[in-house]
Amino acid sequence: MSNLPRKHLFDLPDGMIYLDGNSLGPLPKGVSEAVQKTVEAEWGGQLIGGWNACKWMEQPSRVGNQVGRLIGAPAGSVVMGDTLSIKVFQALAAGLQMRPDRKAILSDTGNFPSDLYMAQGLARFKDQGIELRMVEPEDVAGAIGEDIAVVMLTEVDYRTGRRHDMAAITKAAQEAGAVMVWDLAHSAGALDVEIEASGCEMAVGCTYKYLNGGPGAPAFIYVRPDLVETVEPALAGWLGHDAPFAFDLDYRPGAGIERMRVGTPPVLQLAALEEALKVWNSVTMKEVRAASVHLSDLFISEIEARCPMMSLVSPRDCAVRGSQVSFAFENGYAAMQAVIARGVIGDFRAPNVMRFGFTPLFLDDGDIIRAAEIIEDVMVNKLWNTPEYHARKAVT
Ligand SMILES: Cc1ncc(COP(=O)(O)O)c(C=O)c1O
Ligand SMILES: Nc1c(O)cccc1C(=O)C[C@H](N)C(=O)O
Repeated sequence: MSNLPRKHLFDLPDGMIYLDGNSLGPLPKGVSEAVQKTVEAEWGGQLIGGWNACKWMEQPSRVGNQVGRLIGAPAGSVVMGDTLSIKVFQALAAGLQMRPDRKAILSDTGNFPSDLYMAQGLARFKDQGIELRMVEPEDVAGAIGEDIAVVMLTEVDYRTGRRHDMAAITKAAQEAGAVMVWDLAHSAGALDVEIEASGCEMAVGCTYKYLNGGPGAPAFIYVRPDLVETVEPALAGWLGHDAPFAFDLDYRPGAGIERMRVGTPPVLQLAALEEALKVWNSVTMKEVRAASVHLSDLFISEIEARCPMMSLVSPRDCAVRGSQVSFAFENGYAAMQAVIARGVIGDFRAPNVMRFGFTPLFLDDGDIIRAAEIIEDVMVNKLWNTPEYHARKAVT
């Protein structure tokens, strides 16, 4: 039994077992009040003066340092802003610029579609011969040829939970002369990431999942400190300029990681995130990871013992698994709706994947056993087999 849970730090609806923190983290206590203060005292009270009096302009790097601490990045190497898709674009563009003699981006078929779409968008842009090459996740290391400019991977597969070997792939990429970009969307706040130690050139990630920043919370970007001064940002926004309020007609990149900023920071979202990050104050990522492995292993053994009709899609070996567990079931969509209706919140990913996320700050063994009992009831008694559970919702 893990002694990690800090349920008292979250506002979770009574009776709900929330196994979807890998998609949208729950509301940490204190966030509503912090946002209300930012709205009323700062925005309402200071109006335009808030940019100086409340240090809104410094939020992206201040919060970036707090996120950086959780992914093993040194102070001054992470900045917040925009959506993750935008940060992927920025990192890809910077990576291509670092290898001007190469044209190919390598990724895998398990990557989240938006990351692949960003690469495809870049490849279409002005017909410069840029190409996105996709291989199966297992084949990435062998596919890093000498023509690859950038290897861009999401460490943990959003659908299967399969985890890439960050150290080995980064090494292979760099030995082949490619730039390595990691997407940590399903890692930050879940795994004990050591991004600086990995040596990768860049990393990006979101904060609405395991970091509990709330819907629409901004993304982050890390650039290796020894390289950042060489980056000429493709998204050359005014707040990444060296002197935004000089209003120069020509772009001049800002100092260090500041250049990866684009436009106005999302002040209210950053206020929510900054408060939400306080839940990490008294834990280490190693403790979180150990508890996540324990909860995930427990869930796998409970489900396999109770529900033979569900087959494990995620790796059984925790060393190559993130913080989610996925099972395939032919009627997975309807089954997940029936499970959700009984208070266990997971989600579904086409074509047949029932996905469950393990977020040890607010889950314990009792939650896992109770969730398994409810899932067993739904599966064994085919409680999913009604028209209402087959009707598709618009999103998630
Ligand atoms: C790996 C990964 N990349 C990109 C995205 C898209 O991020 P955003 O909607 O913040 O641009 C997500 C999740 O939505 C994701 O899981
Ligand atoms: N970003 C999301 C959203 O705006 C709406 C619904 C879901 C999401 C997600 O983050 C999905 C998530 N990346 C996934 O792994 O499926």
